[in-house]
Amino acid sequence: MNAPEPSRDDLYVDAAYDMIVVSNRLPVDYQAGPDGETQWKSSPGGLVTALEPVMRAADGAWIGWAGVADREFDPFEHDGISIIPVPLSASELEEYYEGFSNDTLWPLYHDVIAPPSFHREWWDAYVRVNRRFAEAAARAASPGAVVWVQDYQLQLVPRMLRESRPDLVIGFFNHIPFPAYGIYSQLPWRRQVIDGLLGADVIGFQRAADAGNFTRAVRRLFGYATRGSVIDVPDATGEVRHVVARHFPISIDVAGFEEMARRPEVQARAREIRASLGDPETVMLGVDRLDYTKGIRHRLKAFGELLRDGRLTVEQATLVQVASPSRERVETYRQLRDEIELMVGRLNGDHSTLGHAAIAYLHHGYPREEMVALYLAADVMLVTALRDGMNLVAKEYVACRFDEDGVLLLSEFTGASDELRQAVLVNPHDIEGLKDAMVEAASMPKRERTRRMRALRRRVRENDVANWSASFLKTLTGAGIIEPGVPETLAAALRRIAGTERLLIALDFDGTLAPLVDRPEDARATARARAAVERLAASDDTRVAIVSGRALGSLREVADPPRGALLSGSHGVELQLDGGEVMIELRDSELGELRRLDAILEEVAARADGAWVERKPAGFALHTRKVSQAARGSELQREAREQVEQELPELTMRGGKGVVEFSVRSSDKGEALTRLRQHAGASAVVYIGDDVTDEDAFATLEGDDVGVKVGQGKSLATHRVRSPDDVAELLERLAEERDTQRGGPSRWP
Ligand SMILES: O=P(O)(O)OC[C@H]1O[C@H](O[C@H]2O[C@H](CO)[C@@H](O)[C@H](O)[C@H]2O)[C@H](O)[C@@H](O)[C@@H]1O
Ligand SMILES: O=c1ccn([C@@H]2O[C@H](COP(=O)(O)OP(=O)(O)O)[C@@H](O)[C@H]2O)c(=O)[nH]1
Repeated sequence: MNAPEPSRDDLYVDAAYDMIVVSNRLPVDYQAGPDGETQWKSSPGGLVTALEPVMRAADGAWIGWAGVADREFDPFEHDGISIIPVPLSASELEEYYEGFSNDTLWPLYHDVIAPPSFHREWWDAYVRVNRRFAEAAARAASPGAVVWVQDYQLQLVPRMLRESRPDLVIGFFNHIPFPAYGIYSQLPWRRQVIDGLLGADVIGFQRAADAGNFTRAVRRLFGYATRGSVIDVPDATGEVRHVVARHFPISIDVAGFEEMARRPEVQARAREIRASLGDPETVMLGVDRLDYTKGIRHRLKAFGELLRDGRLTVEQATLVQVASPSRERVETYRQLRDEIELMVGRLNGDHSTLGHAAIAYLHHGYPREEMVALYLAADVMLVTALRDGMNLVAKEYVACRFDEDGVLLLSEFTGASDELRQAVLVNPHDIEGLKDAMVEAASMPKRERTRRMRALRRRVRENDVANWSASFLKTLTGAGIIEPGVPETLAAALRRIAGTERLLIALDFDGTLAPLVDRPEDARATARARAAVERLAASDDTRVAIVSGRALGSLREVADPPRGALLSGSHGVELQLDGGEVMIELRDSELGELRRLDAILEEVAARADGAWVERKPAGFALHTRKVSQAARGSELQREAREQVEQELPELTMRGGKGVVEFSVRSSDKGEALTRLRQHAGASAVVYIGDDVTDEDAFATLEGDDVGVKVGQGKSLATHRVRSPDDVAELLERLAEERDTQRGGPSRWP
């Protein structure tokens, strides 16, 4: 279960991540080695199982707690994922995690199977820790980044983040049920929690019923209007934000589980497990964290009665129960362990023989391979949860059974039962019904087993974890996970546009041709991008334009544009066209405004090291990218905005990545692109950009034009790539295609 030692990542920088997941748990937990050295082991639970493959594909950062109190860790890289640990003190562990999360919210949200405890100090710790997670995310997120907050431990984070970083796209996913209002309303902080969640743009739940319970609670407590899955949330100024609350059932890496199940060594291990159990006719299996929501006692009771009544014998059936350790310092969990172990001891004492144990009870956490071998060894999988957000074990069992055999017995009170309708569905509270279902499962004919398993496998394959995250992120950003390289739909669009009569390729510079850097004067296009731009500029009937927020002079210096390239600086205020430079003339009143603006921004910049003012012909920009704390940088931007709005209300304001800019003459990249299109007489345009200011340009695209957004964040562009490297590949392909399709002499005027 030990994960490889992670390597320290000295490359961590603030405001660098376009995609961030925030969850209480990280994928790895700290463990002290025998000599006190740091070791890491995989974390327990389904949240990590589901998010790990998503994060490996997403090239983002994962913010969470390393599973131990009073220890601070630097950010590091683990198995291809950037990890940013958030520390918890021993008292926070007790009050925020064991207390409010696992002894207040957990039992309340699981239909009060155990009584929830309400303590004001626990709530205070919950607020404090949520703030710490929000600050870590605000610090790591790049402008316009997507931050995806996970689960009930962090319900206040969306609102806190929205307040400190209104530029972010914020999602929230609740992995556990959301209870009916009659239960939820017991929570003394019921309004604060819902308000916290409503800071998100999209709130995801496991089941449609959970989303329904949430929207009803919003109506009851706040009276906000709701239409289907959309909630109208007014802000302080009365403006309405549309928040989406709907279900996105979580899943697993289906192909990964099946691939593991097909390995000969895993199958050999499955045979070994059966042999070690005395090769009974039927192996029944339960795999759960040792949690009162999982219905382990009900399962043991039913199995014990079947043995007692002689409907099953130990020669016929063995129950393997994995009960992996969980939340062991919470009293309810300790009691549960005692009760379960007492039951197991009694049942084994009453029914086991020397050759056959009634129950093989394993209080351990097992690695994935062993889990898969257990699934293959089990004829009947018992999932009898009294309430469970989803229950990934049920899906894993189905994914592993490529032999189309095995029976899944599944509680109606799991999220999984909404999808896995071909399982033997049970109400675990009904012990007689449960016993009948266990017997039915153990004696089900092969044809019926295969019929059901085939249908279950089809269903699980239809919605794997990639599908889950893609559909959530698509709802959140309109984009989803961006494939590396040039996605096929984009490649097809490039092939189409390459045939156009006169092609204009308009490119943003920073973050598009050139990777973002701290000092703007250090930015340079990647060598590949530079070469591809040069080739395109030399292609027949093809013009290249570079469209930037930089002043024209600065753009010329860093971009080193090829001969004949058109340029747009200062968001279109300055243009370099074929006839020469075109620049606006400022009026006296505008020059006066510029002087006042200069004074305001200089004064704000002087408040923090690393902040500085960039001067352009018709406006100035305050840069905060180098300010050591992202939150402080955002605060400076807010202060500048407020003062300028108050003193110079006529000025145009626009935000970018670590920058806020004010101009006395309004113009944007959309106007610049329209002007360039006319100037070039282009029959179609490719526009590529990464920043919010590029959205004005995307908004002017039409017909066969192609818009490509670089990175995450809301966008009007139809296509996306991940990074400047992928932009370079895109441009190379376009040049190739253009030359193939438009060989022959230039027809450009
Ligand atoms: O982090 P722990 O306190 O040790 O608990 C482990 C995780 O348990 C819960 O898992 C839930 O997420 C699964 C995936 O969505 C779902 O199938 C299951 O029904 C849920 O109970 C908890 O929600 C996570 O936050 C914990 O990390
Ligand atoms: O010994 C164990 C027990 C469980 N699991 C994994 O823990 C997850 C449990 O997720 P589930 O959704 O069933 O319940 P949760 O524990 O999250 O409530 C599944 O991926 C299991 O394969 C594991 O790796 N080893």
